[in-house]
Amino acid sequence: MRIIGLTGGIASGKSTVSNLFRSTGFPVVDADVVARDVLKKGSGGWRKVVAAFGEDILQENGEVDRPKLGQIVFTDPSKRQLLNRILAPYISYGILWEVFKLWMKGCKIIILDIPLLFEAKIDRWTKPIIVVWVDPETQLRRLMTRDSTSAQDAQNRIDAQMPLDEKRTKADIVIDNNGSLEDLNESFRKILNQVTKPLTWTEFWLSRQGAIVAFLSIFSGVVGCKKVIARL
Ligand SMILES: CC(C)(COP(=O)(O)OP(=O)(O)OC[C@H]1O[C@@H](n2cnc3c(N)ncnc32)[C@H](O)[C@@H]1O)[C@@H](O)C(=O)NCCC(=O)NCCS
Ligand SMILES: Nc1ncnc2c1ncn2[C@@H]1O[C@H](COP(=O)(O)OP(=O)(O)OP(=O)(O)O)[C@@H](O)[C@H]1O
Repeated sequence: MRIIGLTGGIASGKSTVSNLFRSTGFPVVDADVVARDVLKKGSGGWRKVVAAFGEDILQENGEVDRPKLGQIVFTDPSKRQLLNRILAPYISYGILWEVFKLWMKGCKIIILDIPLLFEAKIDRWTKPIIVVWVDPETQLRRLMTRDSTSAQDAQNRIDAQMPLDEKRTKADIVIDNNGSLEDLNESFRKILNQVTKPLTWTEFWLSRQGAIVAFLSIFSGVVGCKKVIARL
């Protein structure tokens, strides 16, 4: 199984690229969706976050007030670290579970869309790693437009992550997303060849098909040996 890491900075265009992957038929695991699930009312993550941050972060219906919690953690690094520490095990487990389900389905190539791929050290499990890169001005502008936030709030969120220029140096493939959506589409088509090349042997053995072949080989080997021993 090939697990492709897709990352970048906030509002650099990861979701736009993962939608292109989806529309081309690739299964995508979206860490933001997993992170939202583990913070749903009544879940283990929700209980621990409420215990740590207090009931002030809840809406009237008991769900977490995400903008409010965001305001707290993106202006205070120690609070952000606390939230990360609480949610990291739940998010990792959720991602692993999604990957396992795709493995069971027999998917050979999957995309992990994880904003904090490097920060959470999940990059060691993914190859190749694609970084969607934009320059700082474009990132700030797109984030302010998308979320209708002030420059200060947007900059706080950007500063909460590893700088995009550093992420770029750790990438196997860089998608420059400073241009138009048409340019992005064209860059995406160009990288498709690289990500769809035949599986390496290691990737094959890690796939469900590889595991079945390995199991059948071992099984027939054992049966064969038993027959030979019985004849002696
Ligand atoms: C603080 C929360 C409630 C704010 O929710 P909100 O709906 O406003 O933002 P959303 O979840 O859609 O995240 C938007 C983007 O913010 C960035 N971001 C989110 N959490 C973090 C974080 N802890 N550190 C740095 N950047 C982050 C990511 O680029 C993400 O794509 C939420 O982001 C959260 O629970 N974060 C902690 C979980 C986490 O680490 N998520 C990232 C998945 S790896
Ligand atoms: N090439 C582009 N030209 C113009 N706008 C773009 C381009 N690429 C992405 N955008 C817009 O920029 C914003 C951020 O893109 P997107 O939501 O894909 O980023 P993201 O990296 O997934 O963000 P997050 O980390 O918050 O999940 C969106 O409003 C999107 O429509």
